[in-house]
Amino acid sequence: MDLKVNVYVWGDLSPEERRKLLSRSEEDIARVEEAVRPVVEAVRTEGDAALLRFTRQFDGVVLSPDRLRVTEEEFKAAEEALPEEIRESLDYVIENVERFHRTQVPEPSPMVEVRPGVMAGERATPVPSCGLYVPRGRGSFPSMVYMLAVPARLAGVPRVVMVTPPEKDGSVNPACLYAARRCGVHEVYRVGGAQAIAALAYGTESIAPVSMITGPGSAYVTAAKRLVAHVVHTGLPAGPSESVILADESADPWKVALDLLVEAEHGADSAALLVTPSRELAGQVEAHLLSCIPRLPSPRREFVQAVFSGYGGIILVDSIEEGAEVVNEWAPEHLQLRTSDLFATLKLIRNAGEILLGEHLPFSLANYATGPNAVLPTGRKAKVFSPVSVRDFLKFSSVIHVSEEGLAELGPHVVRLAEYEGFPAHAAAIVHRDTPGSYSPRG
Ligand SMILES: NC(=O)c1ccc[n+]([C@@H]2O[C@H](COP(=O)([O-])OP(=O)(O)OC[C@H]3O[C@@H](n4cnc5c(N)ncnc54)[C@H](O)[C@@H]3O)[C@@H](O)[C@H]2O)c1
Ligand SMILES: N[C@H](CO)Cc1c[nH]c[nH+]1
Ligand SMILES: [Zn+2]
Repeated sequence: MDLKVNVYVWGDLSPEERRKLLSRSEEDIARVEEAVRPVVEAVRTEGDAALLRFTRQFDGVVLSPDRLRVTEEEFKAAEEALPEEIRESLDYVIENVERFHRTQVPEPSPMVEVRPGVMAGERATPVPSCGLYVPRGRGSFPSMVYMLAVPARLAGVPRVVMVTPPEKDGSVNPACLYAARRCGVHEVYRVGGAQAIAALAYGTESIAPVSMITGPGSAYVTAAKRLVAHVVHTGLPAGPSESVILADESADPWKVALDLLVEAEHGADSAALLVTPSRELAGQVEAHLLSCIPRLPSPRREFVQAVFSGYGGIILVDSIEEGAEVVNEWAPEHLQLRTSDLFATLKLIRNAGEILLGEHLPFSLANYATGPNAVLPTGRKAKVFSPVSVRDFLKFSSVIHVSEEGLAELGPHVVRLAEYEGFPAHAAAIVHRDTPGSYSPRG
């Protein structure tokens, strides 16, 4: 594979070249959709038998139905096996994530008087159940366990289920089990990929279906979530990781290069871009990248190499303002600003999952430890979706009380509008309210 860093001049790109740059791994996801459709369908119709068959096929692990769910003994063994320092660091970062997410728990909404006698408010209640997808393929992700479980628990979801692919020996990653238990998740199944998403959506003999699924994953997982979205709420699209750094000549090229490598190492389908008006910075960052990439161990080296000659690279723009417009169109999952006036640049940004300010904040810090959620929308969906939060696990019911006075106040307007819309029964429910037996709706 070529060791190269793509360099584009935004102003010189054709509409087709821009479209390709903007779409990044979307095309991979669309392609695998057809491959995972039969997997989803088989789990829907055959249940556990298909789930076990695909776990053998894609994860190379042979399981029996009674081995799907993680047992109490396994939780205990995982905790004992996990090095003390890892437990300590997990406890520390989980507390940060709890501190931040606690601020998202909504206060009870007060009833407001909309008109005399008409009181209205909102009541938040948790979703009945949720399935958390924790990836395990090109890395293990205990960090994703707490990023998903902390907000689910703070929202008060009664049934929280976690699914994650098994290790080659059939066990579940011990740090994931430790984090799950630490965050109050006890129902864990060792299944992953499209088959796990289908099991959560349709249910199998061993796994009861859930009302919503959330969590990041590979193209297979993202495609499967699309296929079951008519059955179960699938939350934000959190596919292959992607990052952009918007920088001017004040940025330190070494730190920019280090930070570009962060999200690029997730996989060949990731994207990492520097957007800058500075030719000098671009050249220096390119040189640092070319010297660092060969020094990464395999398979990260191959992933990063594929990213910088694939969906990633450097985009040269005329100004920070033009760069901000490119960022807003690209709508990155992770964005870093590295300009001389961070807060002025911040004002230009509208679409990004997270916006990291300044040179002391590599993407990795926010991936694990700053408090805000690291499960973020990808594939340009930061235009319309937000990071995972407590709000994802809640829904709001309107609560309304109307007195006799309120009915008299609103009634005439509603009768007029209902008759205008052609709904006589709607109008009659008001007009004939106090005259039992009389019913002569006007058509
Ligand atoms: N957007 C976010 O917030 C966010 C957060 C963390 C991670 N991520 C991304 O999540 C992804 C995690 O991917 P991963 O691969 O490590 O784990 P994964 O669990 O998503 O995928 C691995 C599973 O895919 C299935 N699979 C593998 N090959 C298959 C095939 N040929 N056909 C059908 N199914 C197959 C297997 O069942 C396997 O268990 C990465 O792309 C990472 O960048 C995103
Ligand atoms: N970068 C990922 C979100 O795109 C989060 C993560 C966890 N561990 C490493 N990275
Ligand atoms: Zn990451």
